[in-house]
Amino acid sequence: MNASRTPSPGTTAFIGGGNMARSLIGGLVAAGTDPAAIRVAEPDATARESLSSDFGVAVFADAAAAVEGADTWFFAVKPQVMRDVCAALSAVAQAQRPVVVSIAAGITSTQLDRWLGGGLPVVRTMPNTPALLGAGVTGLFANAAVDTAGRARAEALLSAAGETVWIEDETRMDAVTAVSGSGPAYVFLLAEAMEDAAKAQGLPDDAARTLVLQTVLGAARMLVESGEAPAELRRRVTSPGGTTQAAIETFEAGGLRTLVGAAIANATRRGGELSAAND
Ligand SMILES: NC(=O)C1=CN([C@@H]2O[C@H](COP(=O)(O)OP(=O)(O)OC[C@H]3O[C@@H](n4cnc5c(N)ncnc54)[C@H](OP(=O)(O)O)[C@@H]3O)[C@@H](O)[C@H]2O)C=CC1
Ligand SMILES: O=C(O)[C@@H]1CCC=N1
Repeated sequence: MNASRTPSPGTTAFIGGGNMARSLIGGLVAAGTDPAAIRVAEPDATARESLSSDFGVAVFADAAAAVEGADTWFFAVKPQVMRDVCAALSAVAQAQRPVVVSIAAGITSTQLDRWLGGGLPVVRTMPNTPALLGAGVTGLFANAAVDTAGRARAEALLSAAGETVWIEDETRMDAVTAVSGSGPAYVFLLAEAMEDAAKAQGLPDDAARTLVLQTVLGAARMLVESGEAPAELRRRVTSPGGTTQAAIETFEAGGLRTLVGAAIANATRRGGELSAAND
């Protein structure tokens, strides 16, 4: 445990130091946040050691020790353990009145507030793994107890991971999770399928990998940098009667749009189930 620093206002305690917390902490420190203002509770000793040595943050095995004096509590544990983790901290939460931020899929601001004893400002957020590169996007919802300073605090924490989008209706946070939280995996799945197809067409493994990766990167950059709609960019690749048209017709005939819609609807539904199952 590294408890040598004295917490002060502006200190954030991360509860859970796993994959997402690590990405977000790395982004914050890279963006100039003083590591002394970050405290992390993480049960795994190896993960604690690497957070401490890589980023210089204070690490703790015990969440109650990590939150001491921190005015923002950032919950980055799995939805399945959130209730117990919050319950163990509720007395301190009521005494300390932190701004609560969560990245857990499905878990609602009402549940977090209830488990922490009630009456707290809670910002429910949904980042994604490109946060690791500062290229993520996060949807944020603030409950009625969050003031302007609390919103700014949450936004500052998440903006180190990339773009931020405020969502006014919390019932839409499961859709945010389904679109952008899980979304990187859909792009990775497409890349996997394209790489397999490239090899099936006789391309060597390394050529298949490079062709797919650079195609995904180039297409993503065009989407972001050109200012054009996806449909227009697609139209420009698709010569009438050409190769792209043959592929697109195959995707459409196979019901790609319906399949994507069903996948995102299922992910959205699962968010609601995570909330109910862990209440
Ligand atoms: N992965 C993703 O793409 C995204 C994930 N999320 C959300 O982020 C959250 C974390 O996910 P992710 O980082 O992938 O998961 P991880 O399992 O990598 O991280 C969670 C960490 O919390 C630790 N932990 C468990 N119990 C406690 C406790 N009582 N006190 C402190 N730490 C504890 C776990 O330790 P141990 O393993 O030893 O139990 C683990 O290291 C989830 O709620 C998920 O829904 C949100 C957006 C995207
Ligand atoms: O799959 C999950 O449940 C988490 C939330 C979004 C991305 N990963």
